[in-house]
Amino acid sequence: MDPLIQRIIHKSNAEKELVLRFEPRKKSRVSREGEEEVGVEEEQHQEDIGQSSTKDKSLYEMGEAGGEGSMESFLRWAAKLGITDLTRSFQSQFDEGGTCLGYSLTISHFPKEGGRGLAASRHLRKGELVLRVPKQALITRDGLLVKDNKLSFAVNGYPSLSPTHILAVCLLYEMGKGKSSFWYPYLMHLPHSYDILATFSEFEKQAFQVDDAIWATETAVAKARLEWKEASALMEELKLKPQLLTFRAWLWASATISSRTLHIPWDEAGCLCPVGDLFNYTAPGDEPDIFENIKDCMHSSSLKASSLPYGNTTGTEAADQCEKHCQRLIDAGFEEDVDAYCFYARRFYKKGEQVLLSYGTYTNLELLDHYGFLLNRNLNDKLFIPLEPEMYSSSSWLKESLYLQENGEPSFALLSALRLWATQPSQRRSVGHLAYSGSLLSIDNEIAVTKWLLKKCHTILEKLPTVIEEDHILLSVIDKVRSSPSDLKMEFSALEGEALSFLAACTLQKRPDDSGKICRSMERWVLAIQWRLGYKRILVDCISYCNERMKSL
Ligand SMILES: C[S@@+](CC[C@H](N)C(=O)[O-])C[C@H]1O[C@@H](n2cnc3c(N)ncnc32)[C@H](O)[C@@H]1O
Repeated sequence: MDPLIQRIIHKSNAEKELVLRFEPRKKSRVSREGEEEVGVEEEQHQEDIGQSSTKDKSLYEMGEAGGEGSMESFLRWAAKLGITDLTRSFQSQFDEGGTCLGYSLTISHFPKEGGRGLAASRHLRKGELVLRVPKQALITRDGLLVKDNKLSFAVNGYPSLSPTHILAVCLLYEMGKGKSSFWYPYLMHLPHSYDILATFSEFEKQAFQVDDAIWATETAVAKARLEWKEASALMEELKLKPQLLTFRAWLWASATISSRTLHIPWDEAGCLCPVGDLFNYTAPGDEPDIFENIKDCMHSSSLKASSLPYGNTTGTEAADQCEKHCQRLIDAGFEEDVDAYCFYARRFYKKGEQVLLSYGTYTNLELLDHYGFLLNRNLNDKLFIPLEPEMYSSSSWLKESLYLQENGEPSFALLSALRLWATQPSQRRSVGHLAYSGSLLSIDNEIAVTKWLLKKCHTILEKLPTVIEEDHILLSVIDKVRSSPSDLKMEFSALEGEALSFLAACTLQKRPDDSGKICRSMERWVLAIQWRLGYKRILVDCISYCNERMKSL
């Protein structure tokens, strides 16, 4: 058998095992067996990483995973720091010798929604406090610098480095300490690799097919390289291990910061928040009407405390919490009065459901850039179609407001700008107030605008190298290959173009540690195909919208 395929099969089996071993973690969070299972999983993971790349191996070796590295012991360590999912401030899970979760939340696995995440361990009311992480448990730039004279002395010599880059250096420096780092129990549970845009290879980048996305990827890679070079002198002065000085290590640190830090008012670099960074993402805007939210919240806060498993939150306390949260209308933030990061349920959650957090409003490309994932349906997605220069200049709308929405309809500003552009220049001034208020200017004008949009969408779609159906076929073949890697060559060879390019890229990379790389490359390839599918779907929806519009005019 081809050695390349052999290695991929090995990798794939290891991954299957990982998943199987992961399962019990959900149930055995507080059992000794669970602890052992997770310990085994860590070893398995170590082996995977060891095979996947030299850089990953090194980063992981710094972790020197051992028995005490289980998720169970991490959660006990977190409880010692005062991290808690209990609702009352004077309660401490540490005093009870327990882990920091179990009352409101539990760690679970959600294959389609972010993998490892937090599930409701009981029914949660909207607006309810579900997790509190005290300030001393937050990993901040200042906190790391204050505790290490050598680090802070060295950093002082590089005033031009931004706070975020300094935090990245501090993170790598902390990783270099291995077990002697105070944060070791947290660091060893960080992901070992990421799929943010800056990690995309040439092949993966081209798989986006669309100039905007290709350009965004090139920018992300170039920016990361530049930042790495800028920080290199400091890292060398700190005598980081050679494997921590590499670009891949830098990418790992930047991706950790980009995808996991939370906003804090005193440092623009943000903070890493143990346990709090296990919440997966949901887009804002998918929740019901704001007044409904408040009504629901007030209603749910009147639930009797006795209906809760521990019965230790009074109805008034819960109502207060909910009322406070409804006024804030955010689901997480640092709160000065309790000196802690506080997380609230953004809606009602049934026991076992994944509790999600909104990190902000992002398009799918932005999600890929910052977090390395995208949503199948993202209400905040946008498609910027190329416009004629005159379309920008004939109105005062900002460029960023001129796009197709996720449902294929033009944004308010785009429609208004197109209506003005389709008006005789001499008449634009007189109809401007109508266009800016969103009014239709005339039937002829509307037909011209709709026809232009229709043609534009068709042209863009025709210029793309593949159609939606081909992308779906490709995705299903990749899916098949993931579950049966021995078919990789056969399946991809049967397809043309892109699949063959993937095989060629794999062959180019062929080195003893390549199997992990190939699997991860396939994951990023899938992300790029999913992204371009979303892009094409918006164009197709816009065509339907235009056709309907034409019929109604
Ligand atoms: C703050 S972490 C959340 C916890 C993370 N799943 C973990 O295991 O550590 C953010 C990362 O989780 C993943 N993620 C979060 N929400 C997701 C979602 N809705 N779909 C897919 N991946 C998601 C992405 O990899 C993202 O970079």
